[in-house]
Amino acid sequence: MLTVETRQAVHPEHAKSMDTAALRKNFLAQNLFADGEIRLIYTHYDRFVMGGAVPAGGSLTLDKVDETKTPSFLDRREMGIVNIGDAGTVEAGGETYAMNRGDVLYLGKGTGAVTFGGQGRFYITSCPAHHTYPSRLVTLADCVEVKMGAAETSNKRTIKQFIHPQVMESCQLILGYTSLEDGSVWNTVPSHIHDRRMEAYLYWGMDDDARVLHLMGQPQESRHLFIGNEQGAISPPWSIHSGAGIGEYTFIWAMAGDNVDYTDMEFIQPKDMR
Ligand SMILES: O=C(O)C(=O)C[C@H](O)C(=O)CO
Ligand SMILES: [Zn+2]
Repeated sequence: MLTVETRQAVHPEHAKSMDTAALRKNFLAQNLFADGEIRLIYTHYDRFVMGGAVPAGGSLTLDKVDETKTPSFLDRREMGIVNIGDAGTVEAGGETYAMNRGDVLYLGKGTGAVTFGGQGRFYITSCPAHHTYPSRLVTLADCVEVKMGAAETSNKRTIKQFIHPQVMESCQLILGYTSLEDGSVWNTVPSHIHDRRMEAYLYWGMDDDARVLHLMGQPQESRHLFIGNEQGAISPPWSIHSGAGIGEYTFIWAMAGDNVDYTDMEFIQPKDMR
């Protein structure tokens, strides 16, 4: 079963006036993972799509998605998949990729139908693509690790870059995940924005009762979302995206837009935030 929800783009002046329910309706991604289902959110931020596929021991195929009006979803798109569950498989383009927890699969434009199998919980990201780059399974051994932050500022963390120019080529999609050292709680501090690219976060590896206090909004008009395990935040180009965990967490970040330069960010120091 496939379900697709559309999220419209929101003007920052409109976002300022939103109450908690409206912020959650527009920017929180919930219920992406359900046994036997593929659930997608089609955003109008760079036409970025995020979602989940949980084959639960069976198999699920993603092919035609009405929203794109193309015979197959990947006809004019590329895709990044992260397995956040147990061992599973992805069959695509005549290949079968075995994916363990934490592995990332890049599928190039024109790959065709994608079939998910096994006990994986597959986080799906996708954006429009202008060129076909080769599909590639990127394991933990292949990613580039960047250490950031410090224990004194409670933000010591490792950024693992998978779909990233230092590892492989893609059109627009950049993707990886970040984990915190013991005792550090803050991600993405100091906060930043990048008007050239939208971004989506998926928080995972959390206890059921844990929450991340996710900060969003323009730097001088910050708002927050309380986010649980396997839930995401959609970050418009004008928004910061930082968070502090009440409990352990990891998060997948994925971006699409005008460039694939991970370091292209404008930082906002905490003293300048409102
Ligand atoms: O902890 C961090 O800092 C991040 O992981 C930042 C994200 O990767 C990001 O926002 C990239 O633009
Ligand atoms: Zn960012």
